[in-house]
Amino acid sequence: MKHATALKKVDAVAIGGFDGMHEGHQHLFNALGERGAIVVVETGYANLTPGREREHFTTHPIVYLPLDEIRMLDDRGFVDYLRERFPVLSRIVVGYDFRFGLDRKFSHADLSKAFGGAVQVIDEVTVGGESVHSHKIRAKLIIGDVAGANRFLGHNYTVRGDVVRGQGIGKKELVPTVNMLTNGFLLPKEGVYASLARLDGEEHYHPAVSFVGHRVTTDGSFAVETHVLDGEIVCKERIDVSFVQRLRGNEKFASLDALKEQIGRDIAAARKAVGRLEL
Ligand SMILES: Cc1cc2nc3c(=O)[nH]c(=O)nc-3n(C[C@H](O)[C@H](O)[C@H](O)COP(=O)(O)O)c2cc1C
Ligand SMILES: Nc1ncnc2c1ncn2[C@@H]1O[C@H](COP(=O)(O)OP(=O)(O)OP(=O)(O)O)[C@@H](O)[C@H]1O
Repeated sequence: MKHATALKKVDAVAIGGFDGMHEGHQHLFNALGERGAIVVVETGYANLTPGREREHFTTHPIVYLPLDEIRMLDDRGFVDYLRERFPVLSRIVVGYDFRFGLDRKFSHADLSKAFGGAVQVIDEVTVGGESVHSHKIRAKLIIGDVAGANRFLGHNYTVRGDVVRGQGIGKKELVPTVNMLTNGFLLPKEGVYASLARLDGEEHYHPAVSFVGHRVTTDGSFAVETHVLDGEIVCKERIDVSFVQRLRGNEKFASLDALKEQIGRDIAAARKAVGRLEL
């Protein structure tokens, strides 16, 4: 949120790290109301929705507070800090396990006492009987379980980045791919995924297949590459890739021909998985 004047009208805030903007987080946002804002405590560790990426998953304004500014505050100090920034604040929304202050000493009960106004505590949100949390989503991505991560997120896990040049082999000998740099995002485990790709800020997503990993068959370097399934495309600057389903692991092939045959099978599998999906 850019304008101090807009902050003056905020009457409710949801507070947390909010990396991922997952199903649990969305329950907090749903309780905010029209003049509600999201307060992100920035630890510097967010890698599901790093920095302003969170803004893609809410219509509420977001205010970022560096952890260092608030980590030493006690319950009263924290409430004063909030009141200073949000002069008409009447409601604070937090989750069942919210903690704050040095060594995470204070709970929502302490916040409630110190604030005096309404502190709305959202019950634990679960998916398939499991509590939803950012660290669990990271754990799923690390083992390649993008479908599980997506169920917790409530949306497809999406990384965004700048287009970079590849080796130039793909177009000539395999299939054309868009290579990208994914600064700040956690990448799912090395392998091949059915995906959806948005090119240069287009409105719609294309069905696609993406490779994440070291190109052990060619130059060994690390790459995130996407082949779009629905015909020839142009993508010059930016690409958004949403991971939908893991197809297989990274493999070393004896020849480019063998890799090309496998890529043909990957394309068929991806077509089945995302041929008719929307983000
Ligand atoms: C669907 C797909 C699957 C791929 N699978 C592998 C793989 O299993 N092992 C590997 O070394 N490279 C794999 N690659 C990466 C290719 O090696 C890469 O596209 C090739 O080196 C060309 O790179 P370039 O686009 O930089 O020219 C895959 C690429 C695609 C599009
Ligand atoms: N599953 C959930 N159900 C209800 N509230 C939740 C849930 N997950 C997080 N929250 C609440 O959302 C806010 C942001 O929490 P936080 O950023 O710590 O999310 P998290 O997913 O628990 O992250 P981490 O896994 O890193 O602990 C907090 O107020 C927290 O209590």
